[in-house]
Amino acid sequence: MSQSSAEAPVTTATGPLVIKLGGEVVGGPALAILSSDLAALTRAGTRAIVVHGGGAQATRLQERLGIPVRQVAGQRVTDADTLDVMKMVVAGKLNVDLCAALVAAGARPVGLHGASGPALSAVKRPPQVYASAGPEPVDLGLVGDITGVDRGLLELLGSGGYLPVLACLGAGADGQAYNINADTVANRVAVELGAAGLFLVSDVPGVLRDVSDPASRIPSLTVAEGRALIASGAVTRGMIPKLEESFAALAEGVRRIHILGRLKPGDLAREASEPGSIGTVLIP
Ligand SMILES: Nc1ncnc2c1ncn2[C@@H]1O[C@H](COP(=O)(O)OP(=O)(O)O)[C@@H](O)[C@H]1O
Ligand SMILES: CC(=O)N[C@@H](CCC(=O)OP(=O)(O)O)C(=O)O
Repeated sequence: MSQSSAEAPVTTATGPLVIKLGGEVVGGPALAILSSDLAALTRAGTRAIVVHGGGAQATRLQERLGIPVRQVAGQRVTDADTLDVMKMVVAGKLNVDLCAALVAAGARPVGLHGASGPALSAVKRPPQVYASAGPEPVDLGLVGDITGVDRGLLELLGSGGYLPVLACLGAGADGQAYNINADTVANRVAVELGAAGLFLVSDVPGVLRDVSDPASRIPSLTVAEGRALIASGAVTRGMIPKLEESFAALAEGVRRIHILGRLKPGDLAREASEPGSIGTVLIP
């Protein structure tokens, strides 16, 4: 039987693909499409690891429960009640919904959070100064910094034909769980596993010259060009930390990073084989 292009392996001897799905993607209409694409990639022998967030859904549940939402430099200030929301929404509902969609598409997902293994070891982030939040150090509460990734666990699952699906919570040696930005998790996992590629799937088609115009996607972006877009104000909000963390991961050896979204069937494989054809590929 011949293989369609969506079924051709896109990695060989190198590390896996790391695919990060934002919360709006996991909870949105494109989930079935993405799940089919991911299942096709893994069936064809491409090793992959899925990392996901759920920020938008967590914010909505906090609002319903009357828990104040506060963000500093794109990071959620996380008290004990907020952390419970993250556990319920990200490691709970969204991880299960994502794994179920992947099962329906024919993949073999294994849902994980940072305390599985532990896949993601973390420590509490100490108070620090954030440029956008004044001169005083800010304590983000139960937000973690990653101190380790259980590469062996992720590779073991991959070698058995399973698809690890990792929710963005970390585990402290003291038994405390921590909230970690999902882009940070995906970049760290990509660095630690020597990923062949990192795909950050969001609710925009890529990095846009004009955020109000989806047709203004930039197919390829150097680090210098990205920094200029941030400085000019063309790139704002969540795209700033996404780019900055990705530039750091490129410097640490991740071979290719793609920012993409609003995907149609086959787009993931197309972007993997023709970088910049669907999203924005970042160039060191
Ligand atoms: N120039 C830009 N191009 C694309 N997106 C941008 C740009 N500037 C700001 N953004 C914003 O960045 C958002 C994506 O970042 P984020 O919300 O953190 O995504 P995710 O939750 O998927 O990680 C977009 O929804 C968009 O509003
Ligand atoms: C510390 C911190 O801010 N963590 C993020 C984790 C979720 C996330 O990153 O979700 P998306 O990928 O959908 O944005 C948050 O609480 O929103």
